[in-house]
Amino acid sequence: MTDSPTSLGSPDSPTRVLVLNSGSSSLKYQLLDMADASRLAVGLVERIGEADPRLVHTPRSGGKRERTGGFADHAAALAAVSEELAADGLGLDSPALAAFGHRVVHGGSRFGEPVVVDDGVEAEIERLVPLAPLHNPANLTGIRTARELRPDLPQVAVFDTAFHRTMPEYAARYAIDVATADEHLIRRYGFHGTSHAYVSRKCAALLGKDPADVNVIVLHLGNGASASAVAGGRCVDTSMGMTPLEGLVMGTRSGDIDPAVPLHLQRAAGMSVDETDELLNKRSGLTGLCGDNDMREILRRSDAGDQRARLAFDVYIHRLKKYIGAYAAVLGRVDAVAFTAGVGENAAAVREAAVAGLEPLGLSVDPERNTVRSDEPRIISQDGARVVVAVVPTDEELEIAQQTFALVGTENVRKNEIRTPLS
Ligand SMILES: Nc1ncnc2c1ncn2[C@@H]1O[C@H](COP(=O)(O)OP(=O)(O)O)[C@@H](O)[C@H]1O
Ligand SMILES: CC(=O)OP(=O)(O)O
Ligand SMILES: [Mg+2]
Repeated sequence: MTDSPTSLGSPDSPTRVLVLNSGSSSLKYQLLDMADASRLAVGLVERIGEADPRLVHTPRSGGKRERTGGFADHAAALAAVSEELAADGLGLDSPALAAFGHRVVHGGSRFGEPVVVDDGVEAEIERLVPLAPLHNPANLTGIRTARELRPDLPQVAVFDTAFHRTMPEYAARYAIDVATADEHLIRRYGFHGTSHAYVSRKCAALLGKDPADVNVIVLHLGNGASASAVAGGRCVDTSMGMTPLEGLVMGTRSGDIDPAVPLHLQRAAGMSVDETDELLNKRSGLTGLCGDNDMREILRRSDAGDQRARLAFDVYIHRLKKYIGAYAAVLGRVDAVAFTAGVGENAAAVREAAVAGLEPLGLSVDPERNTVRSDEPRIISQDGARVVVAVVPTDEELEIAQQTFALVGTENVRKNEIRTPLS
């Protein structure tokens, strides 16, 4: 995947892609023109189906608009998005629209590349719902709603799991009975793959090198968080597993714990399966440790001497360090460590603490460079450092749009060469 579309078709062929990232109660969207990879509009509908839903829409021309109420479900939310786009002259009925690109969190073992959704693909995404109960149902709703809205257009699914399919078997396997694992699809799939792919490639560019020649540790630290070890452009290990619960400490998710903990809670504390699930996904991580999931708030409280917030920060950093060390061992040679997503891009204190004491591994940050604020990829280690430490802003929507457009590029559609592995 390159950063510019490979085929633009003729000047009047459709070049726009609407990217939908549907969460359980939210819908993030971006309309991009792939002729020059520019963003025509971005927006977010949040608290869908709840008491006080809200849509925030920002067209390229500026002038943020807000709407509240009336979004009972994702279909209603997408209808409102369609109205907002139409008000900017960017309606979904436009012939300039080439495709929808959907973020789909779980693609299981089957999808190593983006695919055009047909009934078979839809059924497979549905089959994987038990492995991503918070994400796949919302992704499916987005796909179905968009299919109804524009049945003539290709709906492309871009999977979070796809980039991680190159993990060697010994990194993807859990050490449990093989027959049981295989029967129940239990293995490590990994998530945030579009971000890890985009950031590792951008990081290589920042170093002035070909991705094939670079070993990078990518730290995607958002509300959900994951680390990956990328060797020569291919993922060789990642911290999330069968579900997005494994690995780093997250906003509300525990990350790694002794697998006996949920068993103990069910046996000794009488918690149900659903209660345990809710504890580990929603009442754990930073929220579980100190009551806040927002790193800004944790840093503020911690600076003010709040011991619970300080402990939450320390647990978060300790886990992060362990993964940096583990992936240095997995990769052997590390050329760069790249911080990305909300926390990774904005929290200098997290970056500083995460590499503190790792000088023997060749890692350190320059205090001044680390505190520079910018939207551009940037190096924050000193010149000549053995390992480059960088901040590389992620752009999952752009990556999804590029993969979507590369797949349905007008010429491909015309020649009917769209890849659908199930058909
Ligand atoms: N200036 C900042 N300092 C520290 N953390 C920040 C800052 N800005 C955003 N964040 C963190 O980024 C998180 C959201 O990251 P993001 O990548 O947008 O997550 P997601 O896509 O999972 O919702 C917030 O929870 C917040 O803690
Ligand atoms: C897979 C995952 O954890 O996604 P998010 O960070 O968007 O919740
Ligand atoms: Mg995110």
